[in-house]
Amino acid sequence: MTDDTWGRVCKDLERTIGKNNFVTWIAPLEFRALENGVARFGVPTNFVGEWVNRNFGDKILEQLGRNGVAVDRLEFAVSSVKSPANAASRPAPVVQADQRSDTDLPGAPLDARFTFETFVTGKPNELAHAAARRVAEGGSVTFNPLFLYGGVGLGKTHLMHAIAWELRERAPEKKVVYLSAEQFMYRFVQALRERDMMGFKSLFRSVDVLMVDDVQFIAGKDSTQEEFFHTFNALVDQNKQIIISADRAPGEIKDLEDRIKSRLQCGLVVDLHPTDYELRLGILQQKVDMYRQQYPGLVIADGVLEFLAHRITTNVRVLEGALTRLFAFASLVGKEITLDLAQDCLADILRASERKVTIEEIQRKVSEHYNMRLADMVGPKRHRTIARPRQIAMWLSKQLTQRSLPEIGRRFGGRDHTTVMHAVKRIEELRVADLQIAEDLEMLRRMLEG
Ligand SMILES: Nc1ncnc2c1ncn2[C@@H]1O[C@H](COP(=O)(O)OP(=O)(O)OP(=O)(O)O)[C@@H](O)[C@H]1O
Repeated sequence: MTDDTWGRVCKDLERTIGKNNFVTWIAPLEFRALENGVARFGVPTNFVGEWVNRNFGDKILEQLGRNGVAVDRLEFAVSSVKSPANAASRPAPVVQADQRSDTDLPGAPLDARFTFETFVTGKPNELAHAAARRVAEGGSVTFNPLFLYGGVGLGKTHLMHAIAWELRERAPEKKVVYLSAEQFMYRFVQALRERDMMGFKSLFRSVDVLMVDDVQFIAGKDSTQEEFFHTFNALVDQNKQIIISADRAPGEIKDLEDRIKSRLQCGLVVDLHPTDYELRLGILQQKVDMYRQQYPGLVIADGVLEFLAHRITTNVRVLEGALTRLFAFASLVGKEITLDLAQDCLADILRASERKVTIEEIQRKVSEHYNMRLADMVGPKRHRTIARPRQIAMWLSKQLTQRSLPEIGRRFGGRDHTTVMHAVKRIEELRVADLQIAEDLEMLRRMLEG
């Protein structure tokens, strides 16, 4: 079997088991070889291999067969090739994503889990959430389009689906269409191929609310952009609501025509900021409540969620994936979820999420915080207002990096390791004796660890 064939099998699998399951479980597989009817795959952990075999083995065999590859058995062995973060990047759905899917509209099915009830708000996303709520009320169109943007896995799709669900409840007569920009393009190309542009135009121009996810996808695709532009204008002219998402602000999408950029900026542009600790913890708590319905009786020890919220800062999808794996694992082995179990079971994700703080970053943050020149961090001045922050920076370097004392000394203007040792000891003492310093240290540490 070639990589291309496996690629096709993957596409089919994604369609049959849903994107979330696909990204969490199938994407981390590395196809290695097909010998004597046995297809061999590399997996990031044994657990992933077992889970895939148990839950998706039949589906994989079936899709291999459909693609003309005769396989009797699958075999999984641990490899370190694929990015471990992928292994947990999408959670298995609690409710099958397509359960409430809609076929009479030209859009994509909505994920039943992505509602306002399940969307946790905090400082980083409160504006986007409020705007989405407003649009979902379905009243008169006040801003058009609503443009949501933010990094990977921060909840853009979730919010769009939530708007769609809400609108269907509040205004079932409205034709609400949600689809990705890729699907928009696919439909456009299909209409061209089938010479049915009239049908395409009338279909898209008859909707009341159009949502297009990941619009950056059409950048550089000229005729799709052109058609999108016309669809967009036609709907705005009819005062129909448009909601768009992208991974960056309209003005920053490369290879997107200027007239489209300026159209996209006409309404309300709001961004979802990276999550903070509190939001991550809130999301975890909410997910735990949901998982409890699926795995009743599972016990999660104090401190586990705080630990995850602290350590997994990449994005919500990875956070959810970690929790899914943890629950699945604990339910399989029938154990309480303790900190040790979490550390073991999620070792690869934790490693991948580790933020590598550098000494330069520490020096920069500390000098900003104490309002001193960065150059003084490595300079000779010994006045207390400079020496103390320098000691703090040394202490943080010791705590947050793997650097040795001599190495830290070198990076602080070629100081001796005994100077660093003294600084670390002094700051340890002050941390207990001086509340202000203790607070500063905690805040700096948090900022540096993200
Ligand atoms: N505030 C939140 N509350 C609850 N769940 C959230 C929140 N933000 C994100 N999630 C969850 O994180 C996962 C990723 O979110 P989503 O797919 O909406 O991200 P996205 O911003 O569209 O990412 P991408 O750019 O990759 O398309 C989803 O399972 C979603 O439910």
